[in-house]
Amino acid sequence: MELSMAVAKNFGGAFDLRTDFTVTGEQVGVFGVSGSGKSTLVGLLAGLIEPDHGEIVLDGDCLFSSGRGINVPPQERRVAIVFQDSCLFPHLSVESNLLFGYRRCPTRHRQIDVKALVSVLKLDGLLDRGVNRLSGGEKQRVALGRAILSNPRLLLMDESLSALDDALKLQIIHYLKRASEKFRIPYLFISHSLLEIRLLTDQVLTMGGGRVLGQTTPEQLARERMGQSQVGYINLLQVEKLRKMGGLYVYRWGMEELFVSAGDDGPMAVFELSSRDIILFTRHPEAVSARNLLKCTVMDTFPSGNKVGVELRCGHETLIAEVVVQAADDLAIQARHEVYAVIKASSFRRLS
Ligand SMILES: Nc1ncnc2c1ncn2[C@@H]1O[C@H](COP(=O)(O)OP(=O)(O)OP(=O)(O)O)[C@@H](O)[C@H]1O
Repeated sequence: MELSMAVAKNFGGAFDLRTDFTVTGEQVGVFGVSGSGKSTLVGLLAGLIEPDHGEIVLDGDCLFSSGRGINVPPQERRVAIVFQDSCLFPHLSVESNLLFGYRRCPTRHRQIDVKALVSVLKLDGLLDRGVNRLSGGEKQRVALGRAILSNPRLLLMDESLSALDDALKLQIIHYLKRASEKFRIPYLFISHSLLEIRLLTDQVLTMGGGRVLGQTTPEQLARERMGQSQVGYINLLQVEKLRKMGGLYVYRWGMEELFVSAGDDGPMAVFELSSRDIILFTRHPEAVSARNLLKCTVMDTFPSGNKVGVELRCGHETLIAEVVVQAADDLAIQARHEVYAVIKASSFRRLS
């Protein structure tokens, strides 16, 4: 997907949006605080809001051009939106909701195999059920399926996960990624949650005050914001359960074994670990109560507010820790040095 938007929209002096960007990618995020103009951007792209002037070009097709007098109607743009409150048709079954967009889609565009999509979204057993009898996560999966079956060339996800709890969020994220990859539908994922942006996108447009302020990677964005954040940098660790030992759970994380107190019986999990919960030693510490002692190599250090961020490599995995400037100086923490990272079993927070 290649999207260029050079447009202006002024809401009677109340809010002024101006963008001039081109982004290329399949999983693109739009990140910004509330009121920064994200939904307005979505509305402009979908054709629900008309720009005052400018041009919108998607994959070489001009959707809007004030200069050339082009304004493609929303239903012809082939851009589908999934909102937070997905507004399914309450009187229709799951199947009828799913097929709504499909039936309205011209036959030449019906390229998605309905059965395959139903299977990817795990909706097989629910097709006859009324949508009022679905859980929040199931409803979101139906909304996603309905949008995908309209065979869009671009899917817009506007804060569509923000009402879900962490476990449900991860479930939808998994389905969205699988469906997007299997059916080759790129998405623009709009969110004020850095976690969602990190889990779902590989590049991100940052918005503030009605402007696109920059284009970066989610990883870079997380590092840049780490200094201002109350919780530091949140490492996301995908792990596989090995066994239970005493009151602790043992997980495989890359080549390491991690001891975690907040485990469960599921085979896979994602844990959050704050950069502030990692203590660094330059020599092997003896007699430590913390359950995790990882030998790591320092890959990089970078300024983070009044602290120093430390990028560590543990086997093939990366961890970000942070230390105060004085500690970094005293310990002479620098690239290529070996250090030991010590982490308490109780420092991991389970996301799923
Ligand atoms: N039709 C409108 N008329 C006047 N002002 C509007 C209109 N639509 C949006 N705005 C204003 O534009 C600004 C940006 O709104 P927008 O919904 O795009 O922000 P957002 O980044 O999506 O916020 P959120 O994350 O809270 O949804 C807000 O100040 C909003 O009040």
